[in-house]
Amino acid sequence: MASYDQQFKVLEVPPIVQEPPSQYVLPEQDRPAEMPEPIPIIDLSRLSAGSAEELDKLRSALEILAVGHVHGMEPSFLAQAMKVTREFFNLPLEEKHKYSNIVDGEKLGMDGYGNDMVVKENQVLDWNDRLNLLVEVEPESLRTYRLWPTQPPSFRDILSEYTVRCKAAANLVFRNMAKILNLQEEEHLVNMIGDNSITQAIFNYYPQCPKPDHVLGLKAHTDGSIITVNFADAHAEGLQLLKNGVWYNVPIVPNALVMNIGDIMEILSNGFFKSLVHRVVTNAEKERLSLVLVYSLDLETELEPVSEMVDDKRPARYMKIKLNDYMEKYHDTYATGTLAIEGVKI
Ligand SMILES: O=C(O)CCC(=O)C(=O)O
Ligand SMILES: [Fe+2]
Repeated sequence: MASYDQQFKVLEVPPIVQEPPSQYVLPEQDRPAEMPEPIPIIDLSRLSAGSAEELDKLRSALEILAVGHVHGMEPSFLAQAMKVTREFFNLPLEEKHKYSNIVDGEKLGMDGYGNDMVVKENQVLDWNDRLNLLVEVEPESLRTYRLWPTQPPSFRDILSEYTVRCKAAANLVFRNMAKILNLQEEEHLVNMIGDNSITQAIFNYYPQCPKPDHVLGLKAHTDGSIITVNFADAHAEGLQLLKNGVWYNVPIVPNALVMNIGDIMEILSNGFFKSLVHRVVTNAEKERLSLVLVYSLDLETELEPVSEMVDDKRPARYMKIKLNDYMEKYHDTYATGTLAIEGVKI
């Protein structure tokens, strides 16, 4: 597997922020509004049984959807996954630092605990703590188990199990998306996610913030994924999406997973599906936890719209680029708060 972690040079080791940076205040027009229409909630068991109604809902969900009744993701299992997430972040800092994402004291690896890359001296940092782990890379030995927490003791097993169960749900959605795109092969997207494709688990912790108007939990971004599956703690809202220039709160649907479209899917579908611009706001009273799985492809993939999505009437709207090169741009733009996908639009 090609590695782009060599490019993760940092100017300084990002500190775990204690005080919100003062240079950033959410502008008035940036405050969230009520969503004009709720995000579609899809019953995955009915979709799997071939329900036309659920497929229609998926068709209408161009950027984001919530999925409930996910086989294997029963409330008790989801609660276990959230429990180990919380227990990890509750560990003393010295313990968490054993899994640090800093490699050789000077660059950030893809895996591990810590903050994101800092590329500018005056960069506004996010009010969150992260643990990133590659969960699916073949051969499995490429998993960096050294950085997989052993505390709490069930952490590894639950993450492995969560990954397997979530993949089944993601594949079901990929098959139905292929149907919606009228791709000849229903397995087209599933097959693209071959042996060397990467899936990253991101554990996010957003502590309570004394000045929620002054700092974001996570700055506005799109995900560099095909889709992202987000499971958030039921008690703390905070995820927001941008639609037609307006920010909206994404409501928490208990025991459901939120799936959002990422850049890769927007490109593959030649713009039919839209990569969701989203961010997380902080909260003075409540902390937020989320467990996110980011589905990607082999970094050697030449990323471009699927040929069936391109014709004379709909020429390719994105230029061809190797995924590895795209991710390099993605990480640079992410850190500075701009969007990589804008740079590959024709
Ligand atoms: O915490 C969340 O719900 C969102 C996390 C997110 O957008 C990400 O990790 O890319
Ligand atoms: Fe995201």
